[in-house]
This record gives sequence, structure tokens and C-alpha cells, in this order.
Amino acid sequence: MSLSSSQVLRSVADLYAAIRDVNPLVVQLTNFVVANDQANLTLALGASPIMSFSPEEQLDLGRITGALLVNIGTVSDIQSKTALLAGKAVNERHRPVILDPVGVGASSYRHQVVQELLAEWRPSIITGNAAEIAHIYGLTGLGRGVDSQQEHSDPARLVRDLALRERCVVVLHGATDWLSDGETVVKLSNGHVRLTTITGTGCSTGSAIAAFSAVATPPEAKEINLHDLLVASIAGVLATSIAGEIAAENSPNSGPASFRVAWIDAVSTLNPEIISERARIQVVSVV
Ligand SMILES: Nc1ncnc2c1ncn2[C@@H]1O[C@H](COP(=O)(O)OP(=O)(O)O)[C@@H](O)[C@H]1O
Ligand SMILES: Cc1ncsc1CCOP(=O)(O)O
Repeated sequence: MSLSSSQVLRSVADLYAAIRDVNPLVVQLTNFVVANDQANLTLALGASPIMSFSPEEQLDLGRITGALLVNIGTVSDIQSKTALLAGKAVNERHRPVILDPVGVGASSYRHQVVQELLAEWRPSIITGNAAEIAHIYGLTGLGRGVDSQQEHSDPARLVRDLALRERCVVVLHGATDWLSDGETVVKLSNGHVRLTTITGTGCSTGSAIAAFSAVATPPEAKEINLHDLLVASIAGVLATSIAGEIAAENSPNSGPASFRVAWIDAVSTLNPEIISERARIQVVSVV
């Protein structure tokens, strides 16, 4: 399906209306570094977060959630067991499962955890920085720890090819954001360099993508629609990156801790008009 910037912006406006109308529940299995920011950012968008760490509750939560975020930032054996059960339960209901493989290339343990998850369930969206996305594709060497040290030389092709292979949406975030559903490739050029001065902007973008995905997929859907999830992912990235621009304008002289607060505040003030005015969206052709 072809896509234009104006169509994307109309669909993003519909998602803003839906998220405030539905107040979807978003189950988030995430790391202990960023969990509080992710919960607040989810609330600021109009969705309802529940952070969870226990395998025992995943069947119950899987029955009621609008979408599931699995972020392996501080993964342990118990959390990977939790993620296995949660992903299967949410896959069965055809609700979106968002995988953020934080630091997947940093240790063989994280690599193995992600391989096990991908063998047991199917992510609807994979979101990560250049090093994480390249690692999942089978390339190594771009990262160290949870950060990407380098840009990928051909991010448009990388996201398109990984999306085709895994039959999901792929989001590569960084100074420029690249997204694909395997057919369309979109480049987003919003954001502010001060977002790199605080930890967890990528993780929080995963929460925003999950929140919009929850309302992009109708309650009784019998299958995942990747085109709809591409638009939801664009909405999530635009929310956190444009909020970064607004936060930088509102607190020009602050340190990183105050910038972090200004950023979450800015997310809560977003609306479709602000997004339309500021969004820098380009549909890219990859041959
Ligand atoms: N140099 C930059 N200039 C502008 N925006 C940026 C820059 N780096 C990151 N961003 C913004 O921050 C978001 C998260 O990017 P990233 O740095 O990859 O996160 P993290 O390191 O937390 O995983 C991106 O989606 C983008 O909007
Ligand atoms: C520092 C750190 N260590 C484990 S998870 C985490 C946060 C990573 O956040 P992000 O992936 O958004 O940079």
C-alpha cells in the first residue's frame, strides 16, 4: 500500500483521538532503569501503563491488554520466562507485541534470550538503535553496551529487509529514524540532540509505539495489519522526538535532569495540530 505524508498525518490524528477515547491498557515488561519514565510517558499520551515482572500473571494480563511491550534492558532468567509466556498469550489474541532488544549485541546472554523469544512468538514491531537492529539482522560491531556507536551505512534497506524477513514493522531510532513494514520505508527527521543526554529515550519511544499500536489494532482483529502498525510506530516516534524539540525550546538552559522532566511534560501537551506543523516525514524508495 502506498503512503503519503498527508495520509500519515491524518491517520496519526485519528490515533490521537482514539488513544484519548479508549485509554488502552499497555502491559510493559521492561528494565528497571527506565520503567518509571515509560509509565509516565504512556500516561502523558492518554494510555494506561502496567509494568509487570512475574510469569504468574501473564495469562491474565494477556487477556486484557491492548498491546505488549517487551524490553530486555535488564533482562534476567525470570524476566525472559515472563516474556515468553506474555508474548505467546498476546500473539494468540492477535494484539501487537513490540520487542525492544536493548543491548542485544552486548552479551551472548542477551543474544540467546532474543533468539529464544523469536523462536516462541512473533513480534509485530521490532524497535531499536542501529546496533540493535543490525545485530538482529545478523550484522555485528555497531554498538557497545546499550548504545549504538555508529550509524548503519544503508538504514533504509536494513529496516526494509529485516521487516520482510521477520514479517513485522521495524523501527531504527537515532539522529534520524527509519521505519518499514517491509513495503514502505519512512524516514523521520525530528528530534533534538539533547535527547542523547538522558537515558531511556529509545526505551520510552518503545512505550509510545506500544500505546499507539494498542488503538491502531481493532479490538476483535483476527490478524495483525502491518500497515496500521507502521502508522502507529510513526505516531510513537513523532511523539517523543517532537516533544524533545519542544522541551529544548521550553528549557534552553537546563541540565539533563530538568530536560527529562520538560520532555515528559511536552509529551502531555501534544496534539495532532502540533504534530502536523512539526513532523518531518519522508517516504523513501528502496530498490
Ligand atoms: N542527534 C540527534 N538529533 C536529534 N534527535 C535525536 C538525536 N539522537 C537521538 N535523537 C532522538 O532520540 C530518539 C531516541 O534515539 P536514540 O539516541 O537511538 O535513543 P537511545 O540511545 O535512548 O536508545 C530518536 O528517535 C530521535 O528522535
Ligand atoms: C542504561 C541502561 N542499562 C540497561 S537498560 C538501560 C537504559 C537504556 O535505554 P535506551 O535503550 O533508551 O538508551
